[in-house]
Amino acid sequence: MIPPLDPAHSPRENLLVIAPPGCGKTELLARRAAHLLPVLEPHQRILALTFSNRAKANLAERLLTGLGPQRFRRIKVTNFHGHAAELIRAHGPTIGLDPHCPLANKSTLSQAIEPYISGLPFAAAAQSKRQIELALAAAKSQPHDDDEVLKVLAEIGNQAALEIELERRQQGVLHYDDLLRHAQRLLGIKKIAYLYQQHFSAILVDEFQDLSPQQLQIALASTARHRTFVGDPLQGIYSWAGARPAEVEAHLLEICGEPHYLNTSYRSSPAVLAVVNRASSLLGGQPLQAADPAAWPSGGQALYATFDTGLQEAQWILDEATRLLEADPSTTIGVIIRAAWRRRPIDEVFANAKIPTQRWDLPIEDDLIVQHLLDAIQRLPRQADMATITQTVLESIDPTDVDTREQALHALHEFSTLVKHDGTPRAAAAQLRPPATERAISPGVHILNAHTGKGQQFDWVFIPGIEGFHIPSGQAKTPAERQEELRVALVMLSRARHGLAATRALTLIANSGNPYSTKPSQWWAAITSACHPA
Ligand SMILES: Nc1ncnc2c1ncn2[C@@H]1O[C@H](COP(=O)(O)OP(=O)(O)OP(=O)(O)O)[C@@H](O)[C@H]1O
Repeated sequence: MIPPLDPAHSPRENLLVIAPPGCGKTELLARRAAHLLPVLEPHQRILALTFSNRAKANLAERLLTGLGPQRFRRIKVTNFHGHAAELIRAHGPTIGLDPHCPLANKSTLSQAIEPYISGLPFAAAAQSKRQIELALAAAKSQPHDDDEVLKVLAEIGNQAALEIELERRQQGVLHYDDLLRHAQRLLGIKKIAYLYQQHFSAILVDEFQDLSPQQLQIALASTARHRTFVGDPLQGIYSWAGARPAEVEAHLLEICGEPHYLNTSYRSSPAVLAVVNRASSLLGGQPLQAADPAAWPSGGQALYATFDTGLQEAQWILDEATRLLEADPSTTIGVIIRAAWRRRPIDEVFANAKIPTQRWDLPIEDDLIVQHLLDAIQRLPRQADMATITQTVLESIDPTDVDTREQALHALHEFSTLVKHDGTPRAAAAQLRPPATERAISPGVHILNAHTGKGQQFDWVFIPGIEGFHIPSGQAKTPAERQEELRVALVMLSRARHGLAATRALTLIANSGNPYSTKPSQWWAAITSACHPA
């Protein structure tokens, strides 16, 4: 029998691959790169674009493993905002931008909005913030210059957004959304686009379903040939951030023609896939088969459990994680929680855990950032103060890598608190969890949310809080928003390799300190119907 052609070796110049979770999309990008490199001129490189730093690290690790260090050097792995920032640094003056103007990070806009919402009740503040963000995002989602942005904002009629934009201009800084807008403007200039297209003669884009039309335009303009897009519309969870999966897919179909579909999971055990298939069937997805079902001891595990309180649920997760790590210290365990407010019992119980635990929301626990920090402390004299350490850390980070710089600033802030407590930077540094050097996911427990878990995988996944108001989020009001919440649940469930545990608590503690009863998630029955009781 002739084996089916690996889409990575497809002779097509533009390739679209659609596949459910764990079917090897990211892995395919590494094989595609290996296939394309010999076709390119020796001076040409491949641009690999992702969304977040985590996704960037994940893809870079796969590419490095698949290609080896020498070939990997010919791939530029970056995220959209990093790519945009680099364009501005290199070509900003062409459109009147100071290439050295301060580049914003995600929180710059939040800080600018703060005075407009402070003092408002929580719900009104959240709504008002969202409206300001939406107005600015709408005005900046096109390659408008600054005057055109103001015109659009005036039409939208959000006074706060207008004032924030005027203030931004006066300060001469760029907000996060400005990076993409200006990158799009710069790539609209034929000479600049040509330079990029000569340098990057192939592009790899992971998770195309999360692209905004603007990001798609940036990707397309950066490379004229050999474009590979992989993704899964059932895992689209960024429409709140501007992703337009249907529009982007339609455009990609025009460029790439008929997509390749993958449908065998290389990630998950049959037991995990049974749960993933239940969730995906609610979204109209096709069932997945495990590539090698016999390779999983007992076929994997899928468990569910209900607890009286959130603390009991968290304690059970800690006990199970401890047991798993005692049995095999190389086990990776993800505890994935949909919303930050629901994480409280987990944080409380894991604060004193004796097993390796990493919280993904804390930059001070991020391996890359900790490495920058430790390197700086190592290099500097013992008596170096925080200002010098901060400067050294920031100097060690690519100035266009806005996401890493933002994380570093947060981490340095946390680190300065540790220094106050421990006396000296060296004493504080000794308290930090040593960074893992080789694997993007180190053994032990990782506490994260659904969106940061995108594209990642763990031997075991625990999903606490499968309750109404949490999964789906209480903020999801429209049918489309609730549908996106189901896709979020699918992403969470499908991070598991061998085992999955779905849990809920019957009571939780409100901010006031009083207990209240919860209801099961509307998807609890479907999820647990494919699980065994723990
Ligand atoms: N052809 C293959 N043979 C063996 N293992 C594979 C193959 N393709 C992928 N894998 C492995 O399967 C796992 C899942 O692959 P990958 O992360 O690429 O899937 P994905 O489609 O990107 O998943 P998701 O959409 O959930 O992020 C990884 O451990 C990867 O190494």
